[in-house]
Amino acid sequence: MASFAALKDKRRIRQGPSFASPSAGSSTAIPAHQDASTLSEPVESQAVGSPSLATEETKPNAYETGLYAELPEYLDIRVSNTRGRGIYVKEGKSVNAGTSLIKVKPHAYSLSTPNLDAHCTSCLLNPQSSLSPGYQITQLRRCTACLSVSYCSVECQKHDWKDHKEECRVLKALRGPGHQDQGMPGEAVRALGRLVWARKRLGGDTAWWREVELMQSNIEHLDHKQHEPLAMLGLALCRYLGISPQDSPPDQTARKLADLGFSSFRALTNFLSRFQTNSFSLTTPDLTNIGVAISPLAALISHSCLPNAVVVFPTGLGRRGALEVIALRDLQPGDEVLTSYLDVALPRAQRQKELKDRYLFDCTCMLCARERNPDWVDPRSAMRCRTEGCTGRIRIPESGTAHVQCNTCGSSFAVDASSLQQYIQLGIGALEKADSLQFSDPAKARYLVNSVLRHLTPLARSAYPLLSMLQLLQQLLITTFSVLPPENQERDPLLQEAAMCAALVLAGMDDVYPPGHPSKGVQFVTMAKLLMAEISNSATAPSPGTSSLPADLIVPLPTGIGRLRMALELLSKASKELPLGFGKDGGLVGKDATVLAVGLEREISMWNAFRTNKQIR
Ligand SMILES: C[S@@+](CC[C@H](N)C(=O)[O-])C[C@H]1O[C@@H](n2cnc3c(N)ncnc32)[C@H](O)[C@@H]1O
Repeated sequence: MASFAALKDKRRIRQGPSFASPSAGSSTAIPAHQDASTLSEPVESQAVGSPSLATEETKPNAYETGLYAELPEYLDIRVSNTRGRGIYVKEGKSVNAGTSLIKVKPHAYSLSTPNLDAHCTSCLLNPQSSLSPGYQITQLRRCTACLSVSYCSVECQKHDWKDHKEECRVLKALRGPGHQDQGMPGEAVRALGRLVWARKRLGGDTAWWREVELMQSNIEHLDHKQHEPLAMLGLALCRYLGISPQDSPPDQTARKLADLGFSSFRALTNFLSRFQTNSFSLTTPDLTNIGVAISPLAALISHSCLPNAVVVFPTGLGRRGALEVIALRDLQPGDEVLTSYLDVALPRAQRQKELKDRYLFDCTCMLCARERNPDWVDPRSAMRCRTEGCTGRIRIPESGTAHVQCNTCGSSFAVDASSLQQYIQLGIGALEKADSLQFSDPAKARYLVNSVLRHLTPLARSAYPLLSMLQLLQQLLITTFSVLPPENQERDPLLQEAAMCAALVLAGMDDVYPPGHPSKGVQFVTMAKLLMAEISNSATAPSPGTSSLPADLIVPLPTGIGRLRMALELLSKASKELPLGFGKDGGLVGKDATVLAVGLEREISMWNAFRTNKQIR
């Protein structure tokens, strides 16, 4: 039945990379009383280089002629007083949900170090990526020169060679004698290296490089503390590029910098600040965060915690695909295209802090503004009603022992808010630690999550950090059971727990992710695969006593044919959602879901036929 290899190494997409920008892992909330499709950001925009929108409309790619060639004719670049440049739907044009608004090859991208062995450096697929014909890869082979990057085929290696050539020389040297202690530079340094070498190859006087130069730099606004990581990154990049200012005379350093297109260290730092402000999380077709990418065109898009578009890589990169910006809902004339730069499953305070620290702005989006409405209960920081069967959510009191009332069923009960707030903080700490341990020590990561989870059960499934912990736990359980042989007795309970986590995650996601968000489609498929996995004995949900999940989180799941029917239902939901979040066909995950559904339908009809035959006899 379903293979779990593809799920095994999946990394939770709670956060972007160290230098991340608009990310597919981001999401938004649909408050119960308001449909996201009716929401749009206020637009106080003005045409670039033009006093009136009318003039702008007649000028495609208004900024400078010849730039942003991939911007479709129905979109415009405009400037707003508060957000700088952004991308808008032209007057007189509209766009349907699921439209691929932008399809562009990133200027550069790089896998994070733990993923170098697991994914093809060119197309991003891993040997278990997908069942889709044309996208099946059987193995990865390392580049025989540098032994650092891997490819799925000669075609992918050839495709990447122009970008890998210089990198290959440097990575090979780093592996040589005397360099053992230096280690592999991080993905940001390697992506920057690719960008710098490509500039050298293509020339500084090209539209390609001009787009890089025009990316927004926030360097002028950084304080002393914020300069530090940039200085560290600058040093690491210089080392990687073979510039060692401390060991060379200044004129030699200046010559080397100039040779790479930088007139001074300040110019280099500015370049790094642009990268910091504009880079994206690189994700696989199923949204696993695996590195960093840079696309000056896609980076023009402003942020909203209530996005109307997402950045995805539906079929990988290289020869197989491109970065795509997909409209999550119908867009009207004049609408600004907005993605989220972070995971909007985070509560407002965390989102505001992250955006301020990394992008230096105070978010005034409608979701952030709604927090001030005393009647609104944010599903990210809510408790669930204790009344059996009630789905009401209740705002968590700040402190003390408080009496709260459910707005849905009217029942009231006492809450030890101080303890709950303490457990939430404990949970956030445990989540961060478990996140960092998920690959190196998954058993410890699981222990950490489990030790706090039982204290967080009063929270709504959508609340932070409960939802994130359940997502991480699901992944850790998949990682653990998928390496066990079928006869291992621990396998079935772990599989069951993973399926229950998947159900809880789906329930929580519904409150914080808008319809069509690709994360939900991917989660539908994940849960379907978990239900389809072979269970050696006719397992039911483990009883509270045998599960490491707290009793409140035990979800009854069907067995036998009921289980398969549930899986089919999830795949059918996925096939409706995925084309919205990944565009046409739903990307590779959509194709995977179709293949799985066909197999499952066949299996269910065989089962039905077998049962009918038995009855006839
Ligand atoms: C990736 S860039 C977006 C493109 C940029 N506006 C430009 O002109 O090139 C990110 C920067 O845009 C600005 N920005 C994006 N979204 C914003 C928002 N919702 N409110 C205020 N500023 C925003 C911030 O200055 C942020 O550092």
